[in-house]
Amino acid sequence: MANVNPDLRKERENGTFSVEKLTNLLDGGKHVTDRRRHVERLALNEFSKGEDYNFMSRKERYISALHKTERALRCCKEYGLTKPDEVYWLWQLAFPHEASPIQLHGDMFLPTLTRQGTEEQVNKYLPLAEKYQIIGTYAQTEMGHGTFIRGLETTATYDPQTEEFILHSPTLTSLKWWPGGLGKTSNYAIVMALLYTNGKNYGMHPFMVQLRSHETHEPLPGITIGDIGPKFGFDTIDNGFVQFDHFRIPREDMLMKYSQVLKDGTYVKSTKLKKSSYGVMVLVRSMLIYYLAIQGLAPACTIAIRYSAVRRQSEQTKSQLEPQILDYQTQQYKLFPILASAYAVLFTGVKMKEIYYEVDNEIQQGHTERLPELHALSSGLKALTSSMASWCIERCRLACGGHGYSAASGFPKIYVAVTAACTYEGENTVMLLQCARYLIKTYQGASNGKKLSGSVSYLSDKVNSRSTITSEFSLKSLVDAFKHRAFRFQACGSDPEDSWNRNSVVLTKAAEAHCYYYMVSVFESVVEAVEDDAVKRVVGQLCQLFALFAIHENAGDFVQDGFISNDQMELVKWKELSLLSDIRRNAVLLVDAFDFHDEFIGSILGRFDGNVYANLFEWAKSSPLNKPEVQESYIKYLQPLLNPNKSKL
Ligand SMILES: CCCCCCCCCC/C=C\C/C=C/C(=O)SCCNC(=O)CCNC(=O)[C@H](O)C(C)(C)COP(=O)(O)OP(=O)(O)OC[C@H]1O[C@@H](n2cnc3c(N)ncnc32)[C@H](O)[C@@H]1OP(=O)(O)O
Ligand SMILES: Cc1cc2nc3c(=O)[nH]c(=O)nc-3n(C[C@H](O)[C@H](O)[C@H](O)COP(=O)(O)OP(=O)(O)OC[C@H]3O[C@@H](n4cnc5c(N)ncnc54)[C@H](O)[C@@H]3O)c2cc1C
Repeated sequence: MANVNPDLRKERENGTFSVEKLTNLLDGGKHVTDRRRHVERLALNEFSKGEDYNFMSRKERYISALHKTERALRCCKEYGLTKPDEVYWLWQLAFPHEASPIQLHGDMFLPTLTRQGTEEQVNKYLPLAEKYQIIGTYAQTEMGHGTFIRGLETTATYDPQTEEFILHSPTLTSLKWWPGGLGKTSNYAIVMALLYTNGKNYGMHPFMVQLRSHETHEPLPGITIGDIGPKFGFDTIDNGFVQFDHFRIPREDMLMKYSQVLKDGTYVKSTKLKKSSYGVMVLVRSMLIYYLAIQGLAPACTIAIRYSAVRRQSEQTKSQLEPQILDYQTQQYKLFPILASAYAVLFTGVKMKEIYYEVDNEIQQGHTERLPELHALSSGLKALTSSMASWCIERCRLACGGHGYSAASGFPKIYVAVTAACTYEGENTVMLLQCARYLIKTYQGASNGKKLSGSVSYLSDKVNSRSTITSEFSLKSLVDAFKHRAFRFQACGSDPEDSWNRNSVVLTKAAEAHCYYYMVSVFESVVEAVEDDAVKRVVGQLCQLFALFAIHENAGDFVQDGFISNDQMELVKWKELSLLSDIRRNAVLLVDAFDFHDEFIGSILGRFDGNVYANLFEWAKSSPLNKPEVQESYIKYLQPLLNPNKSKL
């Protein structure tokens, strides 16, 4: 590539492995890389030019996103992109670190319809939804309740006289609040409401509800609807509110795959599937982990590491060139564990998607045995990885000094989009407690001799009482360390005598320990399967660093029961720091392997060519505040101060 910053060029000439081979590994094979690049070329043709998001108002961002939505849908149709991955590849270049106003239509509305609707209901609504004559959202959260689903207040009361459900918002706190696309975009929603029939409350059930006229898009009578206003981020999505005033829908519009209300109002539960109406949340949590890597951790460390290779600052040796800040050990300690985390979360996300589809297929066949474990694992990993991603993006920003604080860095947009995942789809603390609840039950089962499988099989294993960590730092010995910690937490966190709340801080730690063990195990198995020696070595170093950084940061957990001795902990710290200099040589190549387009990263600091300063200056000059040279506000507000005599003339 012409005119690449010389420092970056040198980094790329000095690596020890094939970037292309690692990209293929991250994609899941060369054929996937080739296909992805093909789709991305199509997307760049359509979306690479456009107004700078940073210089738009919120309303402009929403309108621009609607326009891009229409173009993206047209592109997918024109190019015959139907596979979820292909649609995603185009979508992420159309909406770099943004979301389309119709994001919930595909992410939650359609999956809920197809998984909770009867065949008739799917046949009626799916064709319309696939043609976008229906654009739907998923309306569960209310102003007064998001976490505690059983505390939601919206009611759906069956009227056998008219064979209708009456949807009603009985209180101010019962207004549906937050659903994405609800404010101005969606004309339908799947509404989660308390089902009342024959005077009895049967709890939360899903209802297909038309919100707006097909002809005019006006809200239907009995519906008050709108946008909830500016947020921390997600400017392009009109998260909205809706208030129902005795709004009637036909009986046939309760999604009745798992439970039915007959014409006479009789309630029928036709499934042993526990929490069947909670299913779509497991889907999104399971899918989210991969996206946190690809949309958050990986772009953030790409920006910070490329910038750290071109940024020269301060003086290490008299009369020498200012060093690349990537040569400071402190900068490496900030960034390389994050690089390792990006790989760890990506590999875990790929694994989580595989498990989800396996279990989902089993459930479709009526086998629900693995659902509790899937719910627990997806809840715990969603919490751990979204918290990790949030923390890491902020640390990457801080590592880039003043320019890291500029919108030109790309960090603000990435951060506000990713950090929302700590809250949506289940607030993280609550998700960790859900995971812990399952771990306690399975640990108690294991203590009574039950043989466990899957991600909790270790709870019925015998664990080493002393670490086998040596100066070799084998991946197996590191996995064993996390297995021991997780086991110990389950054992001590499960005292049935203690009250849940008094134990809940420890329980969240137990859930995190379980998820960390799972992530290190997945990382190790990926490394073991790598065939190319050079790639295996460098990815193995990242796995070691991911594990050692976590051991060092949580040293107390590992030395408290003597599992890791003080001498071994000294070895851990030594190896962690020596890995930093081992990884230094390949750092830029390891982020190049993510194969991001500059248009996706959206960062002047993280450009592939490393030409930061010239592009930063051009970007700043393009800011609307710089036109005209003297703003009208000068005359009104500054001149009276600066030139009081002149302003009186
Ligand atoms: C598809 C592509 C995705 C791409 C993703 C990228 C981008 C995404 C962009 C989207 C942006 C925003 C969308 C956001 C949407 C939302 O936020 S939707 C609303 C989400 N809300 C929640 O998650 C609420 C969290 N709260 C809960 O889930 C429940 O209240 C909670 C589980 C905490 C408790 O429920 P209760 O009914 O009170 O349960 P309880 O009585 O305590 O019993 C627990 C019992 O039930 C089992 N359980 C709980 N949940 C589930 C589940 N989902 N599936 C299966 N089983 C579940 C649990 O294991 C317990 O079982 P036990 O045997 O009794 O122990
Ligand atoms: C960007 C964004 C998009 C969203 N999109 C949608 C959507 O499309 N559809 C939808 O239905 N919802 C959506 N939501 C809402 C989201 O699902 C809820 O905000 C989320 O479930 C958290 O619930 P809450 O807001 O009631 O928080 P709360 O539960 O009130 O959390 C507040 C605090 O209370 C603590 N807490 C609550 N319960 C417990 C407990 N049992 N034990 C310990 N601590 C507890 C939490 O840990 C947290 O610290 C969205 C939210 C955001 C931010």
